[in-house]
Amino acid sequence: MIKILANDGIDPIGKKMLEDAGFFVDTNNIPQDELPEKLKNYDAITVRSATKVRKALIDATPNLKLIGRGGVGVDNIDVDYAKEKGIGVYNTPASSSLSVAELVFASLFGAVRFLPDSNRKMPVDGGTKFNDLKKAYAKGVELRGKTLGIVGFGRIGREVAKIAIGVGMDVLAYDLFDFNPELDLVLGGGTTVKVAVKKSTLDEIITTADFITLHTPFIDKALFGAEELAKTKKGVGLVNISRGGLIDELALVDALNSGQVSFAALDVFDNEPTPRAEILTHPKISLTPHIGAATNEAQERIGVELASLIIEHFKKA
Ligand SMILES: O=C(O)[C@H](O)COP(=O)(O)O
Repeated sequence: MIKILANDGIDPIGKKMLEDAGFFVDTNNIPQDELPEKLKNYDAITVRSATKVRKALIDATPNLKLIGRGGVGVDNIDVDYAKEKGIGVYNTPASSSLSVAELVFASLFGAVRFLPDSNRKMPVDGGTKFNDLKKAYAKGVELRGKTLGIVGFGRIGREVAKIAIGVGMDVLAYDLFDFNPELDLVLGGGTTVKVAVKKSTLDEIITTADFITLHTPFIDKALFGAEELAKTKKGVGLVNISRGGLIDELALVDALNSGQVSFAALDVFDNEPTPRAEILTHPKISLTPHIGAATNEAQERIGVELASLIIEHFKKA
């Protein structure tokens, strides 16, 4: 029987699909340092972003035939090395786009209405000071009519754009690769309308957008360092729900302190799972712990897609 270790878990529907197809699925989480020994007993491993499947682990587990990533980013896996060794590597790039895009807007709406501040301060300063707090927080802004710059216009960037257009924002989009600026916006009742974003340069987004959201992988350096942050429109709001490292965290803290950047909403960090204290405690940063894909719907789609890929792989083998 083929044994699969779902080390970062798998949705119950995906698990059942695998079991119905005759696989044994173990959802116990084995600590990273025990994997070189214990993974030897399995034919396949599935991971999210927590478990790392690096060269040393691959070398220690010669029986491994498949690595499944339930999600988009494969930066926690030595993909080329695994493939060289004949191991199948699969991810589920489309399943979580909408959930990530919705978290962008949860973060954006929250930040422009100071929800993170309220949640931090109300339990401490509430009670009789309630009215003072209300006045201090009351100067939020609306998103309608503001310009959103989307850096990275792949599956997630496109979902973000659809919501932004629905909200009434002007959308500037940039990608390293050419792209179709047209989108199908599905309205309530199933009506679909064609909408379009404005193709822009990165510089145009940096210098003119009211809010900027990042949807690219991390390649080798921050896209937003001190130089880029200094060129942004004064008071810009930044959202990073893609990969830690895309915004230089120390430069960001400086830009927040000077008021150049009014807020940042971060779901990803340089040092996951233990971000630096300056980021965790900054009053103008809205924090979420890498939960872009953490919805029932996304995890179910991911589990089903991953199970289908695994079943297909072993059918062919
Ligand atoms: O690359 C991804 O799919 C996201 O970062 C989600 O990561 P997660 O599976 O750990 O939630």
